[in-house]
Amino acid sequence: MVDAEPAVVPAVESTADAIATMEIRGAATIADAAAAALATQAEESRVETPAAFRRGLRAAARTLYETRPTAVSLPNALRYVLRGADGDTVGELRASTIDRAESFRRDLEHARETLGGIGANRLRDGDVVLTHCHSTDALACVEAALEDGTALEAIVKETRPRKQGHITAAQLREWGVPVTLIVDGAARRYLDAADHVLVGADSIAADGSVINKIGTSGLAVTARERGVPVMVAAQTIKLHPDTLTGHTVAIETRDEREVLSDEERASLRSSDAPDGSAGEPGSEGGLTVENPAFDVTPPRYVDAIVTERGQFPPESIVTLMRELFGDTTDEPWAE
Ligand SMILES: O=C(COP(=O)(O)O)[C@H](O)[C@H](O)COP(=O)(O)O
Repeated sequence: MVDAEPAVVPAVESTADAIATMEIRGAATIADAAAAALATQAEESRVETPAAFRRGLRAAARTLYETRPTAVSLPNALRYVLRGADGDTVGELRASTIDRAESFRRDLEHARETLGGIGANRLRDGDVVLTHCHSTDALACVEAALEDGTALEAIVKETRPRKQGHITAAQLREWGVPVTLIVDGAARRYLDAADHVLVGADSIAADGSVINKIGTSGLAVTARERGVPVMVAAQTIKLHPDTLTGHTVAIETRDEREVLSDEERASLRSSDAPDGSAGEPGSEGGLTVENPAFDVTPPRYVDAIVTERGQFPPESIVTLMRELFGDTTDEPWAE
């Protein structure tokens, strides 16, 4: 008997929605949620044949894969879990998939802690870190330093348009770190007061380029000009294996309403219209809004990439990438 096209279970659809709408966000958190969703797919799938089970798992992975394009931790997580789905019966496949997802999630947690300890070694008592966006890997370094008794202060960029800097500020304050919150445009002025720029990454390319929240590259260039070292905290699931063979990393473009709300746009229309009337949608002459969510920082502006395997100058990250991922980057979720 051939099963009908296997359904993606509702929990996978809702995780995918939550990632796409950024209720679940940040590269490591996205990877963790995707692995958990695949485990749920395995648990709740009611198909009766191994082939249908595998098709369902691939469909679930595709649904998750299509949510956001830039954080490579997502495909890396999906690939890792799918490769571990093993067995000749639905029961065996179910158990191995769940095991694999759980071990991925445990490793992720463990890697963050290890990375934090390594990153903490770069931070000295009384140092001021300047942050951009919200990164659990970057914060792990601060947390580990605080646990060692290192006193730190932070200058936190709010990070337009979605202001994830506020999440960073809240976390740091909860840990008792004094925080100065600044608008993005104030970064250069405050770099003189900073000892480190500390950011995370969504992807690291084979040449050591760092892909992270839009604004990271400008910050890194300015930090170099001011002589402030740039430290990137990124677990190895942020290494982008496709870049070993020359692929570039897709930069997500988000809804322009994150930059200019419908209300703001409507007010532009009415003020543009000669008779003061509301004007037609799309009639805001000469205005284009663009909203790229990430940018690429060239390796020459990065001082260290801190991973759970140690800290590396960006140019040498390719060796680690080869060791961990090899040259093969299949897409096991493809039909
Ligand atoms: O750019 C962002 C988040 O962007 P968004 O809010 O658009 O997802 C973070 O710096 C990285 O994802 C690393 O985060 P982590 O260290 O937690 O993986």
